[in-house]
Amino acid sequence: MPAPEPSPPQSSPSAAASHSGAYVLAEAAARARDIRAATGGRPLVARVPPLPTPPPADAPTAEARAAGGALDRILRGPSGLGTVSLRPARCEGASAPVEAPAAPAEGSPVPGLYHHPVPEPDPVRVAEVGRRIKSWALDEVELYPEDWEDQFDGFSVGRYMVACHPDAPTVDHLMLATRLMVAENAVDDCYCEDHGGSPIGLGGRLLLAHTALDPLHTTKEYQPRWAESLHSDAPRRAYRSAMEYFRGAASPSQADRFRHDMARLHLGYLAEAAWAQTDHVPEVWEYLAMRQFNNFRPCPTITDTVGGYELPADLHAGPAMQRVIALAGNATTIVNDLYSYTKELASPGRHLNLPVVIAEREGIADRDAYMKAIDVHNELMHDFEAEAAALAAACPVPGVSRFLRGVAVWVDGNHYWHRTNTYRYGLPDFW
Ligand SMILES: CC(C)=CCC/C(C)=C(\C)COP(=O)(O)OP(=O)(O)O
Ligand SMILES: [Mg+2]
Repeated sequence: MPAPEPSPPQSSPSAAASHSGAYVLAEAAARARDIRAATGGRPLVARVPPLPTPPPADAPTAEARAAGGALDRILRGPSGLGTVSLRPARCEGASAPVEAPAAPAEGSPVPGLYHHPVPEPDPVRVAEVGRRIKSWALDEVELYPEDWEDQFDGFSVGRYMVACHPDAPTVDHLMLATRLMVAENAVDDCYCEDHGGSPIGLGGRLLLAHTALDPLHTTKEYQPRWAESLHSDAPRRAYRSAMEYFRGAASPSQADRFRHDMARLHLGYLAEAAWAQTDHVPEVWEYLAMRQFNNFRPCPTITDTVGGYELPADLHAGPAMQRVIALAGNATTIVNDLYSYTKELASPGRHLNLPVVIAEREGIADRDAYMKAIDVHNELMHDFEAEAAALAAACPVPGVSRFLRGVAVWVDGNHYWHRTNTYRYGLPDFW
C-alpha cells in the first residue's frame, strides 16, 4: 500500500489557515504595519555598503523604462477572467505599458510563449561589463583555456546581466552578478555537463566547491589545505573570487540568502545527476521539482544587492514572497528548457528537459510535448505576476515593490537573453 502523503503540521486553526492565500496576504499586510510602526515610518530600504567605483556617465533612460514597465505589470496585476479582485486598487487606470523599442534583428521568441520584450540593453554598459568580465576570467581566476574563448564570448554574459539588472547603479554593481553568473556556469559546465562534467563523483566535487561560498571552519592543522583547495580548479577559483566580491557589497543576510539558494542549486544538480546515472526519467512533477532546485533562482534573488539596496530578511523569507520567487525562478528555468531543447537533443546521451520528460512520461509526440511545456511555462508566468501583484498590494513598502520589480525585470531580461543568444540556442522546427 502506498504511504499516505505527508500533510503539513496543523497544530492550530491558524496554522491550518496559513495555507490559504488570503491568510498569507493578510499576514504580509499586518507584518508591513508592524514594521512601519517599528521603524517610525522610515523607508524599509536598508543600505548595503556603497561600492567604490563612481557611476558611469551612461544615462539609464532605457533602464528606467524597463523597470517602469515591469513595475506597471506587477502593480497592474493579472488581467485574465476572474482576476479583478487581485488587482491593487491604487493601480486602477495605470498608464499603458511602456513600449519597447524595435526588437533586435537576432532570434525569434518561441511562438506562443508568454513574455515581455525589454528595451535593448545599454551597449556602453554591455561593452564595459564584457571587457571587465574577460579580464577577471583570464587574469584573476584563470577560468578557461584559450580554445574556449569563442564559447565564452558567445555566452554574451554582459548583454545578459545588463538586460537583467537595468536598475544597477554602477557597472561595479553589475559585475557582482556577472562574476557569479560566469562562476555558476563554470561549475555546471566543468562538473556536471559538457566540459569534463559527469554525474560520477559529482557530490564530492560540488560539496567542496560549495565551501568556496560557505567556508570551512576547522582546526589550524587542516584549514590551510582547505584554503589551498579553493585555488585548485577553475570552478572553485571562480566561486571563491565571485563570492568574495559579492560579500564585500552584500549584507550578511543577503550573503546567506545567496548561499541558501546555491545549496538548493547544488541539490538540484545532484538529483539530475542521480537520474542520469541510472537513466531514469522522472514523472513530470518530479522533474519540475528537480528543476525548481536546478534553477536560475540564485540570480534574481540578488537583485537588491545588485541594485544597491536590501530587502530585509524577514520580508524575503515570508511565504508569499517565497512563492513569488519560486514561480519566477521556475518560469525562467522552463524558458531555458524551451530555448535549449535542440542543443540538448544534439548532446550525447539523454538530456532531461521539460518537453523531453513530458513526451516520454505522457506518451505524446515531441511537438505536442513541446507545446505542453509552453503552456506550463505560461501558467507559471501568469501565476508569478498575479501573486507578485497581490503581494505588492498587501505589503506596500518600498523595499518589497522594488524587489518584486527587480525579479520581474530579471525574468524579462532572461527571456531576452535566451531569445537573442543564437550562438547557443536555436528553436525546433515545429511551426
Ligand atoms: C546561472 C545559474 C544559477 C545556473 C544554474 C543552473 C543552470 C545552468 C540553468 C538553470 C540553465 O540550465 P541548463 O543547464 O540546461 O543550461 P543550458 O541549457 O546548457 O544553457
Ligand atoms: Mg537547458
